[in-house]
Amino acid sequence: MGKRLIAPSLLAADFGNLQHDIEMVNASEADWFHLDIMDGVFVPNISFGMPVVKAIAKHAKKTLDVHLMIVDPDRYIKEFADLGADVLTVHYETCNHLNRTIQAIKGEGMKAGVAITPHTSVHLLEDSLEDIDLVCVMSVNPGFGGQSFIENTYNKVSALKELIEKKNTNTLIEIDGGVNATNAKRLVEAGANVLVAGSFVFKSENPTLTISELKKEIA
Ligand SMILES: O=C(CO)[C@@H](O)[C@H](O)COP(=O)(O)O
Repeated sequence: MGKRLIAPSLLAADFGNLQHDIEMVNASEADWFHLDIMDGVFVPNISFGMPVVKAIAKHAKKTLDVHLMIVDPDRYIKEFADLGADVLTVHYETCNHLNRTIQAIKGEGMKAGVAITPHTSVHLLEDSLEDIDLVCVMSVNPGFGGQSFIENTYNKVSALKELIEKKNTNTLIEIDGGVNATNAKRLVEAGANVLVAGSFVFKSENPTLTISELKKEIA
């Protein structure tokens, strides 16, 4: 069995009381922090930028998994490394020269992630898989938290898992969007390693308990 991790997405946290939510994740069974950077161009929403990432990094005691939903991400690779990102994920759809971008991320000492939107085929990543540390399979159209999980994601995860096995790489599969206790188990059974959960965690009555429940589902 491969790694099975939970990464709460701070997009759904209380930004008026962010430190409280960061401390909650620190003390919980969660494995990573997931940070969504949206530019209002690649996706129809703007989330938060460098000053907020810096503030989060100051308090977060777990892996910082930064997901760039921005055009021309190469411009900011060094800046995110300096801010403390451990995993930096760019979108396949925003990179003219994906291999160069992956090398630049690794050159800054981070793990390189590549995200694909629901429409993008996992097979488009086949020739770069050995260089990719993590593939983020978006299970909603990127831009907003709280959307419904797209069922075709299970097929994409199985197909990606097959490719990873064929290529014999250590690439992790991350699922992002609409993750909850109903789909978590089936996702890891299909081959997912990292489950990002925003609304399901932060909008619940007891986020710490919800994280524990998700961990149990994927154990
Ligand atoms: O990147 C995104 C949305 O574009 C996600 O990371 C969301 O933050 C996940 O939120 P939920 O769907 O779990 O509410």
